[in-house]
Amino acid sequence: MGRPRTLAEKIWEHHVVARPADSPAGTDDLLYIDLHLMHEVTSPQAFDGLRLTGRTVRRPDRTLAVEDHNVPTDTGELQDPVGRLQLETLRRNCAEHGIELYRMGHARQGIVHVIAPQLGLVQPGMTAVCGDSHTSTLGAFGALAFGIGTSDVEHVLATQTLSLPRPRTMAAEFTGSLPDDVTPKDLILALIARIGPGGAQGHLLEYRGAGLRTLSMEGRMTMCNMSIEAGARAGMFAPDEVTFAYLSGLPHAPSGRAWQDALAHWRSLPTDQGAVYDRTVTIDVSSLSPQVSWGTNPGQTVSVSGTVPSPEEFEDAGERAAAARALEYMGLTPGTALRDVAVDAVFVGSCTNGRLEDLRAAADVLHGRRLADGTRMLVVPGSAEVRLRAEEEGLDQVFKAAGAEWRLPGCSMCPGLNPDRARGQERVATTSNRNFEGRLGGRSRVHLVSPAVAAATAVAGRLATPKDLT
Ligand SMILES: CC(C)[C@H](C(=O)O)[C@@H](O)C(=O)O
Ligand code: SF4
Repeated sequence: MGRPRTLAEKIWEHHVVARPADSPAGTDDLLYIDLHLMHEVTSPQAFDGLRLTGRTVRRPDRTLAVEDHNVPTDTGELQDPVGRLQLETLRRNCAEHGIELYRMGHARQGIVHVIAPQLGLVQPGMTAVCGDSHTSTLGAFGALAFGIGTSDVEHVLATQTLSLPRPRTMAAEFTGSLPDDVTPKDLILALIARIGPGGAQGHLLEYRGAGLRTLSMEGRMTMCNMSIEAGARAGMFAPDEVTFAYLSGLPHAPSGRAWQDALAHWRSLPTDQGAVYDRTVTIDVSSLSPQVSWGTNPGQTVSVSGTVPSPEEFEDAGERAAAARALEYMGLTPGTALRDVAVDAVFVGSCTNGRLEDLRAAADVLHGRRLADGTRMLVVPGSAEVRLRAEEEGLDQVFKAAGAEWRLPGCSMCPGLNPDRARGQERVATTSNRNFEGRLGGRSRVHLVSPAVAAATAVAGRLATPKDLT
């Protein structure tokens, strides 16, 4: 028996191809990458780089591309010439290099971080990368998954490896028992509110503890998704029976004898007893309640039942200044009850909360109710498969009956890169993950919430939890 190791350390060490003696800080390892995912926004220059140096794609069979950020979610044509060019370029590059591409309209199309898990492509113990920061979502499977820049995309395309500094590890230990109205989105928002948007900087963050025992794979993905919003390099959950049950029978999951072999390996991955993390933060979930961001970073978050804070409440001068600026941008006054804040638009979707479980949570609240007058709502499934399953369950009917728009899969009203944008200074309650100035276009004001809070807010016309609805 060697020294006790964390989940992250085990995966890392399994993938070291070389320890280059000449790395800048002497701390880089060359890692083998099991899975490389791509989308239209961050791949064009990487292919250009390959072309310039006369190289080809090393493992097209371990590479998969999908159209997600720029796609229109209504049946209209994409008018934006930059967005269109990126899609056309991805199509050309994939055809040239023999890479599978799921185009809009394909049964497997959807947001990259939503489709990869559904296909069983991401498995415990793997390394997975994509030129997209929310690749951290895939850590829910006990994989080491992170976003990379465009030059790294080129490196992975050419070599199927990546040179990375050995990271530090961090544990977020959730204790206590989860109140029934607290969702995974509330958990991750509460964690970021506690440690700050840079609180896990440079670390591989493992979510653990009895407080997370009831989480499904979808819930774990929601939490891992926002690891990057806490500054972490990646987020992860140890694989367990919930993981194995989810993977079993998926198109790319192993089967037969290979499944048994895989299980034996996967069961060896969880962090050993006595393993030491570089940092640990503990959070008691028993006292948590539904959360909402009031500012322009995800750490500026409070309980929906709370009030807008005053900058004076922050000890740190930097945080004080950031709060003052955020309040001005958000058009909020300290002391206002969040429940009194009226919203113009609601978005349910994105790689944070665009999975079936999220749509069910929103539909549960909307069932038999109508949107408040003057509030618009977009419900956008994270993938074509989610859309199909939601329709089989009749969720689309619930959304439409309530007055919401039911759309085609894509990133939609999350990045401001397609026609689904906020209008002017619209105040939007969204289930996505980023709330910085202008994220949804214009001077829109964004409040990050769970699907249940988003739906309740659409009905109330102001920030609300399902329990606030009569
Ligand atoms: C376009 C892409 C590079 C970006 C990311 O990396 O996260 C996007 O997905 C986002 O959420 O802002
Ligand atoms: S849904 Fe939003 S956060 Fe997720 S990949 Fe698309 S743009 Fe990025």
